[in-house]
Amino acid sequence: VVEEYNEIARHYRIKETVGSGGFAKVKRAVHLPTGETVAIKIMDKVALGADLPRVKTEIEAMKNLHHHHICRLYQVVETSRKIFMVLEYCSGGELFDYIVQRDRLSEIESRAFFRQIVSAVTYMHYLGYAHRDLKPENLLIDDEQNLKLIDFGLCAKPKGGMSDQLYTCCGSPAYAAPELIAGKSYMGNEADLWSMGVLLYALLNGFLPFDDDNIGMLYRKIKSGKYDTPDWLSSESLILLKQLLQVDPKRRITVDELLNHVWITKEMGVPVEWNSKYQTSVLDDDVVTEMSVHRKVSRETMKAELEKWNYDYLTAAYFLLLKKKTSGRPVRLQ
Ligand SMILES: CN(C)C[C@H]1CC[C@H](N2C(=O)N(C)Cc3cnc4ccc(-c5cc(Cl)c(O)c(Cl)c5)nc4c32)CC1
Repeated sequence: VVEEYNEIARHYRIKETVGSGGFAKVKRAVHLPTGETVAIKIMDKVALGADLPRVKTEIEAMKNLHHHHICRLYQVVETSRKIFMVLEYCSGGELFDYIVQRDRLSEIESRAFFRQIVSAVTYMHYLGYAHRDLKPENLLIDDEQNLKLIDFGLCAKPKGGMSDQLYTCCGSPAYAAPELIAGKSYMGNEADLWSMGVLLYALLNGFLPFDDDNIGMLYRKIKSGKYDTPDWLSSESLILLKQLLQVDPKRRITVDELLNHVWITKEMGVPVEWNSKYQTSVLDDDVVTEMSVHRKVSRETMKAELEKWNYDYLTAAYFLLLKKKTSGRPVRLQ
C-alpha cells in the first residue's frame, strides 16, 4: 500500500486521522514546501463502489466554487486504488459540536454564523449549484471563527440551470424539505432554503424543529411544518423561521429576500455580501514570483502552468502561498 502514498507523501507529512465520513477518512497533514496545515480526504476506489460518482461530483463542484465560506480544494491525487483530496484545514471542527457544547447560541452569535451560511449558499445558487445536504455537521469553523461549507457529494448543478427539477431524494432526513421527502420533483435552491431554516432553528435552540426516532413520524412532522417555539426566541427570529420553514416551496422566502431581511441586517446595518473575496481570475504577482524563482522558470512559463488549474502540486502551492500572504505570513517556499 506504500506506493499508493508516494505521490502524496512527496509534498505532505501526513499526521493523525481527524475524522471519517462514510466512505472517507480525513487526516491532518502539513504541506512541506509552505509549512501550511491541510486536511487530506482519503478514499479507496474499491470501497467507494457505486459512490465513486459522488466523489467526482464533489471534486468537479469544488474546482468551481471559490468562496471564503466554502472549504477550498487545493489538490487532487488519484492513484490506481486511492483518491486523495487536499483541502483547507478547519481547526475549529464542526459547527454541530460547537452548538452542542453551548446548548444553544445567542441571537447575536446565530446571526453572525447564519450570515456566513447565507453568503456561501447564495454564491452557490448564483453559480447554478444546490448543496442539498446543508446541516451543522457540514459547516466547519476555521481558526478565525469563519464557517466553511463542506461535503459537496450530493450537490447538483442541473443541466438547464436552477430552473430544472431535481428528483433524487438525498441528504439527511431531519433537514430535508417536505417536497423532497414527498418524492415530488423539487427545486434544489428551494430545498436548500428549507434546510437553512432547520439550521437557523438548530443555532437558536440547540435542538431540531422536526425530530423523531421513527422515520415515518419524522416525515409526518416535517410535512405538517409545525414546530415548537421556545420563549427565548425573539419575534423577528420567529418571523424569519416561519418564512424559511414554509411547507409550500412557492411561498418560501428566496435568497434575494434573505440577503437584506430585517433579522439578517439587525445590528449589522448591511445586507449579506455573497460575492467571493477570492480573486481567482488574476494570478497574484508575489506568489507567481516566489514560485517561478523557486522552480527556476520564467514568470510567463509559471503563469501558463498555473492557468491550467490542474489541481496538482502547483495549484496547491499557489493557493497555500496565497493563503500565507492573506494571513500576513511570508510568501516563501521551503
Ligand atoms: C461527518 N462528516 C460527514 C465527515 C467529517 C470528516 C472529518 C472532518 N473534519 C473534522 O471532523 N475535524 C474535527 C477536523 C477537520 C479539519 N479540517 C477539515 C477540512 C475539511 C474537511 C472535509 C471533510 C469532508 Cl468529508 C469533505 O467532504 C470536505 Cl469537502 C471537507 N474536514 C475537516 C475536518 C469533518 C467532516
